[in-house]
Amino acid sequence: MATASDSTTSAIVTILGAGAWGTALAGLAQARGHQVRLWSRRGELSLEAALDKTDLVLSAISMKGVPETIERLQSLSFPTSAILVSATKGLDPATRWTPAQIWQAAFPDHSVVVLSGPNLSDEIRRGLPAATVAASHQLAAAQRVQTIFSSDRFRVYTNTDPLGTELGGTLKNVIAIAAGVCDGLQLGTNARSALITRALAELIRIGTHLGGNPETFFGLSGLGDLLATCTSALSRNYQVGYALAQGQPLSQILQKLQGTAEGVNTTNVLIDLASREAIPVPVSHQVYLLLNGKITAQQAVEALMERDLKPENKE
Ligand SMILES: NC(=O)C1=CN([C@@H]2O[C@H](COP(=O)(O)OP(=O)(O)OC[C@H]3O[C@@H](n4cnc5c(N)ncnc54)[C@H](OP(=O)(O)O)[C@@H]3O)[C@@H](O)[C@H]2O)C=CC1
Ligand SMILES: O=C(CO)COP(=O)(O)O
Repeated sequence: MATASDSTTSAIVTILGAGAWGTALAGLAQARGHQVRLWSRRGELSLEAALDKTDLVLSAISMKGVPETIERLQSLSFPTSAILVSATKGLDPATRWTPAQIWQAAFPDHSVVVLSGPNLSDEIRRGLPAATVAASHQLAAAQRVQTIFSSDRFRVYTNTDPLGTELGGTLKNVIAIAAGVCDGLQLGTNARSALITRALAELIRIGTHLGGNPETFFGLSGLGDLLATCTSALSRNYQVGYALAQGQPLSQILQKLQGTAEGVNTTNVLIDLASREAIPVPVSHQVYLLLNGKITAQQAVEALMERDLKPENKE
C-alpha cells in the first residue's frame, strides 16, 4: 500500500487555468517533483506546448470557460493515455452537464477523473493540511492522480463515484451563498447549523436524483466541502451571500469579488433543472430569488421559517 510520502515517478502535469485553484494545484504537483506546465489563455506558454507528451491534463478553468477550452483542445493532438482531471465546480447552462461529463463526452477515449473536496485554495497555498477526493470510473486513473498529488499536507482519497463527487462540490456553492446570508444577517450558530443540515438533505435529494451515490454526499466532497465553504469567509460564494445580506447589489458584489463564485451560475442552472424535474429545493430556491433580486435576504429567511411544518425526514 502506497503512503503519501512514497516517491513516485515524475509525471508531466499540464494545468489549465492559472487562477487561485490552478496555481495552488500546480504548487502541490511541483512540490512532489513533477514537471508542471501551468497554462493560461493570457500566458506565454502555448496550449500545444503545454500538451506535448503530457501525462495528465488538469482543468481548473471556471465553468464559463470549460466548453471553449475543450473545443480548443479538440483541435490539438495529445496522448490518449493522458488522464483528464476536472477540478471545476459548476454546471453548464446550455446542457446542464457537469464539467467532467462535458470532458468525457468530448474525449471518450481518455480516462476522466474528478478532483473535489474541502479545498479552500488560500489555505492550501499556505501549506495547511487538507484532504480531497480523486473520483473516476477508471480506478487506476484515480489512483494515479492520488499518487501524483498526495503529500504529507494534501491527502487524496479515491472514489468510484465521479458524478456524486462532482455534484457535492458543485451544489454546496449554492448553500455557501445561503450560509453567507445567514451570517451576514447575524442569525447565530443555531440558524447556520440548521441551514447546513437541511441543505445537506436537499443536496442529497438532488444529487441522488441526478445519479450520485448517497454515501458520497456524506464524504469529503459532499459534507466536507459543505462545511468548509459554509463556515469560512475565505469562500467566495460565502462572501457573495454575506454581501447580499448587507443589501449590496449582486453586480457590484461580483465586480469587487476576487475570483469566481460559481454558486451564482449554478443556482440558476439548478433551479431550471429542479423545476423541470419537480425536485423540491427550498433553500436553493430562496437563494435563486435573492440572487435575481426578487426578494430581500430577510424575506428569504422568513420564507424558509414559515414553510409547512413536517417530519424531519420528509421533504
Ligand atoms: N479557489 C478555490 O478555493 C477552489 C476553486 N475550485 C473551482 O475551480 C474553478 C476555478 O476557480 P478559481 O481558480 O478559484 O477561479 P479564478 O477566478 O481564480 O480563476 C479562473 C480561471 O479560469 C480561467 N478562465 C475563465 N474563462 C476562461 C476561458 N474562456 N478560457 C480559458 N480560461 C478561462 C481564468 O483565466 P483568466 O485568468 O485568463 O481569466 C482563470 O485561470 C472554479 O470552478 C472553482 O469552483 C475548486 C476548489 C477550490
Ligand atoms: O470550492 C471551494 C473550496 O472547496 C472554494 O470555494 P469558493 O469557490 O466559494 O471560494
